[in-house]
Amino acid sequence: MTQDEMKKAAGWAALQYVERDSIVGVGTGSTVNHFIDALATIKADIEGAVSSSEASTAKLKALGIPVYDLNSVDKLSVYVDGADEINPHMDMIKGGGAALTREKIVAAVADKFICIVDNTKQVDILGNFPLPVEVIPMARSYVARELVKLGGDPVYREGVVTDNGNVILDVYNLKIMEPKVLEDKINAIVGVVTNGLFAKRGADVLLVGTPDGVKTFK
Ligand SMILES: O=C(CO)[C@H](O)[C@H](O)COP(=O)(O)O
Repeated sequence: MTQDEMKKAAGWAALQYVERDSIVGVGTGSTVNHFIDALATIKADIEGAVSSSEASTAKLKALGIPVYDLNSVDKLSVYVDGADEINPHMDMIKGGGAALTREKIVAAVADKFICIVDNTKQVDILGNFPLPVEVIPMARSYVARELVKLGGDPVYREGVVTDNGNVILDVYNLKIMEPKVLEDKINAIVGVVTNGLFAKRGADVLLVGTPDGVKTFK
């Protein structure tokens, strides 16, 4: 079974958590793209979606799913998104696709975070995947120096501008033993918009595509 087939299986499995007549929170990435394909098959039964990126918005609209502005929505029962790494406590690293800030905002509104991954994303300790940090452009060098003080090796993601007009620093060589503590510390650096640790708001349900089928963790 290929990695993409495992992503697809996880994406389609998330459909069972979508409530009838609801507005669905939709994340970003190749696994979520499979979920959007699945969602399109029940579009007559849902009201629409709130999206975490311009890329997902374009795909949702192309498939005929109405996309709402988050400010016009006061309740999302579920948010479905992928992850770059997830540990047994359901803490995640996200932002490989540079959509971390909008993802964190939509996730904050949702009652339940449904994380969909293939089995390569499961880890014991977060940090092998470089931690993305979204930064206001003029603060880039200052924030990089502060991240070095926290023990990381930040690398500017050249050529990438986020949907919010900011830049990304990918922080290498962090062994993240206390994800909530580090999430707070990095967010407290002036010039940081947010970082890709989703620990204070982790996943509620994890669907993992494996060669033996989709495994569910709660
Ligand atoms: O956080 C993300 C985008 O910012 C994605 O959820 C994460 O990068 C996983 O992507 P994929 O499903 O393509 O492996």
